[in-house]
Amino acid sequence: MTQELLESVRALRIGRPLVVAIDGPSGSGKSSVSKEVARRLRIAYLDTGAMYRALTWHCVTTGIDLEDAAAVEQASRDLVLEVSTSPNEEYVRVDGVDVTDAIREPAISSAVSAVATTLGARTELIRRQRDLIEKHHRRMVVEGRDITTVVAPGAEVRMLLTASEEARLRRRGLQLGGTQNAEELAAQVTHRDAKDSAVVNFTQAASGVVTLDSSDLDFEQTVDAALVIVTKVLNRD
Ligand SMILES: Nc1ncnc2c1ncn2[C@@H]1O[C@H](COP(=O)(O)OP(=O)(O)OP(=O)(O)O)[C@@H](O)[C@H]1O
Ligand SMILES: Nc1ccn([C@H]2C[C@H](O)[C@@H](COP(=O)(O)O)O2)c(=O)n1
Repeated sequence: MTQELLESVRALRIGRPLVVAIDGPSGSGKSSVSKEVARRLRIAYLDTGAMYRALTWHCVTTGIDLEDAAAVEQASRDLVLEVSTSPNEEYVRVDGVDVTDAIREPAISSAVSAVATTLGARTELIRRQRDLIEKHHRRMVVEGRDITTVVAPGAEVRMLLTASEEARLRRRGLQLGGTQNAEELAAQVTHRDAKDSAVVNFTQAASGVVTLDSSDLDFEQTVDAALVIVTKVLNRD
Protein backbone atom coordinates (compact mmCIF):
# COMPACT_ATOMS: atom_id res chain seq x y z
CA MET A 1 0.00 0.00 0.00
CA THR A 2 1.37 3.42 -0.87
CA GLN A 3 2.45 5.72 1.94
CA GLU A 4 0.22 8.49 0.53
CA LEU A 5 -2.88 6.31 0.74
CA LEU A 6 -2.11 5.40 4.34
CA GLU A 7 -1.49 9.07 5.23
CA SER A 8 -4.82 10.00 3.70
CA VAL A 9 -6.68 7.37 5.79
CA ARG A 10 -4.99 8.62 8.96
CA ALA A 11 -5.78 12.26 8.10
CA LEU A 12 -9.40 11.40 7.25
CA ARG A 13 -9.94 9.74 10.62
CA ILE A 14 -8.08 12.12 12.96
CA GLY A 15 -10.19 12.55 16.11
CA ARG A 16 -12.91 10.29 14.73
CA PRO A 17 -13.82 6.74 15.76
CA LEU A 18 -11.99 3.99 13.94
CA VAL A 19 -12.71 0.53 15.31
CA VAL A 20 -11.26 -2.20 13.12
CA ALA A 21 -12.76 -5.54 14.18
CA ILE A 22 -10.89 -8.66 13.07
CA ASP A 23 -12.04 -12.25 13.67
CA GLY A 24 -10.75 -15.55 12.41
CA PRO A 25 -9.65 -19.08 13.30
CA SER A 26 -6.52 -20.03 15.17
CA GLY A 27 -3.27 -19.41 13.30
CA SER A 28 -4.90 -17.26 10.61
CA GLY A 29 -2.61 -14.38 11.62
CA LYS A 30 -5.09 -12.22 13.59
CA SER A 31 -2.69 -11.11 16.34
CA SER A 32 0.36 -10.40 14.22
CA VAL A 33 -1.55 -8.78 11.36
CA SER A 34 -3.86 -6.74 13.66
CA LYS A 35 -0.90 -5.43 15.64
CA GLU A 36 0.85 -4.22 12.50
CA VAL A 37 -2.36 -2.67 11.11
CA ALA A 38 -2.79 -0.79 14.43
CA ARG A 39 0.82 0.46 14.25
CA ARG A 40 0.37 1.73 10.70
CA LEU A 41 -2.97 3.41 11.54
CA ARG A 42 -1.46 4.72 14.81
CA ILE A 43 -4.36 3.50 16.93
CA ALA A 44 -4.67 1.15 19.93
CA TYR A 45 -4.71 -2.66 19.75
CA LEU A 46 -6.54 -5.27 21.81
CA ASP A 47 -5.90 -9.05 21.80
CA THR A 48 -9.13 -10.41 23.31
CA GLY A 49 -7.83 -13.99 23.19
CA ALA A 50 -5.20 -12.93 25.75
CA MET A 51 -8.05 -12.04 28.14
CA TYR A 52 -9.58 -15.54 27.85
CA ARG A 53 -6.12 -17.00 28.33
CA ALA A 54 -5.47 -14.84 31.43
CA LEU A 55 -8.75 -15.97 33.00
CA THR A 56 -7.82 -19.59 32.22
CA TRP A 57 -4.38 -19.11 33.81
CA HIS A 58 -6.05 -17.68 36.92
CA CYS A 59 -8.53 -20.58 37.19
CA VAL A 60 -5.86 -23.23 36.65
CA THR A 61 -3.44 -21.58 39.09
CA THR A 62 -6.01 -21.15 41.85
CA GLY A 63 -7.53 -24.62 41.37
CA ILE A 64 -10.93 -23.54 40.05
CA ASP A 65 -12.70 -26.44 38.32
CA LEU A 66 -13.13 -25.43 34.67
CA GLU A 67 -16.26 -27.57 34.44
CA ASP A 68 -17.90 -25.53 37.22
CA ALA A 69 -19.53 -22.76 35.16
CA ALA A 70 -20.65 -20.75 38.20
CA ALA A 71 -17.12 -20.75 39.65
CA VAL A 72 -15.55 -19.74 36.32
CA GLU A 73 -18.12 -16.96 35.92
CA GLN A 74 -17.41 -15.68 39.45
CA ALA A 75 -13.66 -15.83 38.70
CA SER A 76 -14.20 -13.72 35.56
CA ARG A 77 -15.83 -11.01 37.69
CA ASP A 78 -13.14 -11.14 40.38
CA LEU A 79 -10.22 -11.20 37.91
CA VAL A 80 -7.79 -8.32 38.43
CA LEU A 81 -6.56 -8.03 34.86
CA GLU A 82 -4.29 -5.60 33.06
CA VAL A 83 -3.78 -6.08 29.34
CA SER A 84 -1.72 -3.95 26.98
CA THR A 85 -3.62 -1.83 24.47
CA SER A 86 -0.49 -0.73 22.65
CA PRO A 87 0.63 -2.56 19.50
CA ASN A 88 4.23 -1.81 20.52
CA GLU A 89 4.20 -3.37 23.96
CA GLU A 90 2.91 -6.78 24.99
CA TYR A 91 1.94 -7.49 28.59
CA VAL A 92 -0.78 -9.31 30.48
CA ARG A 93 -0.93 -9.14 34.28
CA VAL A 94 -3.19 -10.94 36.72
CA ASP A 95 -3.18 -9.56 40.28
CA GLY A 96 -0.01 -7.68 39.30
CA VAL A 97 1.77 -10.91 38.23
CA ASP A 98 3.24 -10.85 34.72
CA VAL A 99 1.63 -13.78 32.85
CA THR A 100 2.51 -12.64 29.31
CA ASP A 101 4.47 -15.81 28.53
CA ALA A 102 2.65 -18.19 30.88
CA ILE A 103 -0.70 -17.74 29.08
CA ARG A 104 0.89 -19.03 25.83
CA GLU A 105 2.01 -22.34 27.37
CA PRO A 106 0.44 -25.49 25.80
CA ALA A 107 -1.31 -26.29 29.13
CA ILE A 108 -3.27 -23.03 28.89
CA SER A 109 -3.89 -23.45 25.13
CA SER A 110 -5.50 -26.82 25.80
CA ALA A 111 -7.61 -25.56 28.72
CA VAL A 112 -8.75 -22.20 27.33
CA SER A 113 -11.73 -23.49 25.29
CA ALA A 114 -13.43 -24.72 28.48
CA VAL A 115 -13.32 -21.16 29.83
CA ALA A 116 -14.17 -19.48 26.50
CA THR A 117 -17.32 -21.62 26.18
CA THR A 118 -18.57 -20.60 29.64
CA LEU A 119 -21.24 -18.07 28.67
CA GLY A 120 -21.26 -16.11 31.94
CA ALA A 121 -17.50 -15.58 31.70
CA ARG A 122 -17.88 -14.43 28.09
CA THR A 123 -20.46 -11.83 29.16
CA GLU A 124 -18.01 -10.39 31.70
CA LEU A 125 -15.01 -10.35 29.34
CA ILE A 126 -17.10 -8.82 26.55
CA ARG A 127 -18.15 -6.07 28.98
CA ARG A 128 -14.49 -5.37 29.76
CA GLN A 129 -13.56 -5.39 26.06
CA ARG A 130 -16.24 -2.83 25.27
CA ASP A 131 -15.05 -0.66 28.18
CA LEU A 132 -11.50 -0.73 26.80
CA ILE A 133 -12.72 0.27 23.33
CA GLU A 134 -14.62 3.24 24.83
CA LYS A 135 -11.62 4.19 26.99
CA HIS A 136 -9.62 4.53 23.77
CA HIS A 137 -12.30 6.77 22.22
CA ARG A 138 -13.26 3.99 19.83
CA ARG A 139 -9.90 4.15 18.02
CA MET A 140 -8.62 0.58 18.18
CA VAL A 141 -7.92 -2.61 16.24
CA VAL A 142 -9.66 -5.39 18.18
CA GLU A 143 -9.14 -9.04 17.31
CA GLY A 144 -10.68 -12.31 18.42
CA ARG A 145 -13.54 -14.61 17.46
CA ASP A 146 -16.71 -12.57 18.10
CA ILE A 147 -15.58 -8.98 17.60
CA THR A 148 -17.31 -8.39 14.26
CA THR A 149 -20.54 -10.01 15.49
CA VAL A 150 -20.91 -9.48 19.26
CA VAL A 151 -18.29 -7.20 20.85
CA ALA A 152 -18.29 -4.43 18.22
CA PRO A 153 -20.86 -5.12 15.48
CA GLY A 154 -20.97 -1.36 14.84
CA ALA A 155 -17.21 -1.17 14.10
CA GLU A 156 -16.24 1.09 11.21
CA VAL A 157 -14.39 -1.82 9.56
CA ARG A 158 -15.19 -5.53 10.09
CA MET A 159 -12.98 -8.25 8.68
CA LEU A 160 -12.73 -12.04 8.78
CA LEU A 161 -9.10 -13.11 8.38
CA THR A 162 -8.92 -16.69 7.16
CA ALA A 163 -6.30 -19.12 5.82
CA SER A 164 -6.46 -22.77 4.81
CA GLU A 165 -6.01 -25.33 7.57
CA GLU A 166 -2.75 -26.43 5.97
CA ALA A 167 -1.38 -22.83 6.04
CA ARG A 168 -2.50 -22.30 9.63
CA LEU A 169 -0.90 -25.52 10.87
CA ARG A 170 2.32 -24.69 9.01
CA ARG A 171 2.46 -21.16 10.44
CA ARG A 172 1.80 -22.33 14.01
CA GLY A 173 4.49 -25.00 13.60
CA LEU A 174 7.02 -22.40 12.46
CA GLN A 175 5.95 -20.00 15.22
CA LEU A 176 6.63 -22.69 17.85
CA GLY A 177 10.04 -23.42 16.35
CA GLY A 178 9.20 -26.89 15.09
CA THR A 179 8.89 -28.23 18.66
CA GLN A 180 5.40 -29.73 18.21
CA ASN A 181 4.45 -32.91 16.35
CA ALA A 182 1.46 -33.02 13.97
CA GLU A 183 -0.89 -34.26 16.69
CA GLU A 184 0.11 -31.51 19.12
CA LEU A 185 -0.28 -28.85 16.43
CA ALA A 186 -3.73 -30.15 15.49
CA ALA A 187 -4.74 -30.00 19.17
CA GLN A 188 -3.69 -26.35 19.36
CA VAL A 189 -5.25 -25.27 16.07
CA THR A 190 -7.92 -27.54 14.56
CA HIS A 191 -9.32 -29.17 17.71
CA ARG A 192 -9.36 -25.89 19.65
CA ASP A 193 -11.26 -24.19 16.80
CA ALA A 194 -13.81 -27.02 16.80
CA LYS A 195 -14.44 -26.57 20.55
CA ASP A 196 -14.57 -22.76 20.35
CA SER A 197 -17.03 -22.94 17.42
CA ALA A 198 -19.66 -24.24 19.83
CA VAL A 199 -20.34 -20.70 21.06
CA VAL A 200 -19.09 -18.35 18.31
CA ASN A 201 -19.02 -18.43 14.54
CA PHE A 202 -15.64 -17.33 13.22
CA THR A 203 -15.50 -19.38 10.04
CA GLN A 204 -18.12 -17.58 7.98
CA ALA A 205 -18.35 -13.84 7.51
CA ALA A 206 -21.51 -12.26 8.91
CA SER A 207 -23.36 -9.74 6.74
CA GLY A 208 -21.19 -6.68 6.08
CA VAL A 209 -17.97 -8.43 7.13
CA VAL A 210 -15.19 -8.53 4.49
CA THR A 211 -13.24 -11.79 4.15
CA LEU A 212 -9.48 -11.71 3.69
CA ASP A 213 -8.03 -15.10 2.76
CA SER A 214 -4.29 -15.05 3.47
CA SER A 215 -3.53 -18.65 2.44
CA ASP A 216 -1.40 -17.56 -0.51
CA LEU A 217 -0.13 -14.27 0.92
CA ASP A 218 2.97 -13.67 3.01
CA PHE A 219 2.79 -11.55 6.16
CA GLU A 220 3.55 -8.19 4.47
CA GLN A 221 1.08 -8.88 1.68
CA THR A 222 -1.61 -9.72 4.25
CA VAL A 223 -1.03 -6.49 6.19
CA ASP A 224 -1.21 -4.52 2.92
CA ALA A 225 -4.42 -6.30 1.90
CA ALA A 226 -5.98 -5.56 5.31
CA LEU A 227 -5.08 -1.86 4.99
CA VAL A 228 -6.56 -1.75 1.47
CA ILE A 229 -9.82 -3.15 2.93
CA VAL A 230 -9.77 -0.48 5.66
CA THR A 231 -9.29 2.26 3.04
CA LYS A 232 -11.99 0.93 0.73
CA VAL A 233 -14.58 0.50 3.50
CA LEU A 234 -13.89 3.99 4.89
CA ASN A 235 -14.06 5.60 1.44
CA ARG A 236 -17.29 3.75 0.68
CA ASP A 237 -19.10 4.98 3.84
N1 LIG B 1 0.16 -14.14 5.89
C1 LIG B 1 1.03 -14.80 6.63
N2 LIG B 1 1.95 -15.55 6.05
C2 LIG B 1 2.82 -16.25 6.78
N3 LIG B 1 2.86 -16.25 8.13
C3 LIG B 1 1.97 -15.50 8.76
C4 LIG B 1 1.01 -14.75 8.05
N4 LIG B 1 0.21 -14.14 8.94
C5 LIG B 1 0.68 -14.50 10.15
N5 LIG B 1 1.75 -15.30 10.04
C6 LIG B 1 2.51 -15.94 11.11
O1 LIG B 1 1.70 -17.04 11.55
C7 LIG B 1 1.87 -17.23 12.96
C8 LIG B 1 0.50 -17.25 13.63
O2 LIG B 1 -0.04 -15.94 13.57
P1 LIG B 1 -0.86 -15.31 14.78
O3 LIG B 1 -0.31 -15.73 16.10
O4 LIG B 1 -0.95 -13.85 14.50
O5 LIG B 1 -2.27 -16.04 14.55
P2 LIG B 1 -3.63 -15.90 15.35
O6 LIG B 1 -4.72 -15.96 14.35
O7 LIG B 1 -3.58 -14.72 16.25
O8 LIG B 1 -3.64 -17.24 16.22
P3 LIG B 1 -4.37 -17.54 17.61
O9 LIG B 1 -5.80 -17.16 17.45
O10 LIG B 1 -4.21 -19.02 17.80
O11 LIG B 1 -3.66 -16.75 18.67
C9 LIG B 1 2.79 -16.11 13.43
O12 LIG B 1 4.11 -16.61 13.53
C10 LIG B 1 2.71 -15.07 12.33
O13 LIG B 1 3.88 -14.29 12.22
N1 LIG C 1 -13.02 -12.93 21.23
C1 LIG C 1 -12.53 -14.15 21.56
C2 LIG C 1 -11.16 -14.36 21.66
C3 LIG C 1 -10.72 -15.61 21.99
N2 LIG C 1 -11.59 -16.58 22.25
C4 LIG C 1 -11.11 -17.89 22.69
C5 LIG C 1 -10.77 -18.83 21.59
C6 LIG C 1 -9.41 -19.36 21.90
O1 LIG C 1 -9.42 -20.74 22.17
C7 LIG C 1 -8.96 -18.63 23.16
C8 LIG C 1 -7.61 -17.97 23.03
O2 LIG C 1 -7.59 -17.16 21.88
P1 LIG C 1 -6.25 -16.97 21.00
O3 LIG C 1 -5.21 -16.38 21.90
O4 LIG C 1 -5.84 -18.31 20.53
O5 LIG C 1 -6.65 -16.04 19.89
O6 LIG C 1 -9.95 -17.70 23.47
C9 LIG C 1 -12.92 -16.36 22.16
O7 LIG C 1 -13.73 -17.28 22.39
N3 LIG C 1 -13.38 -15.13 21.82
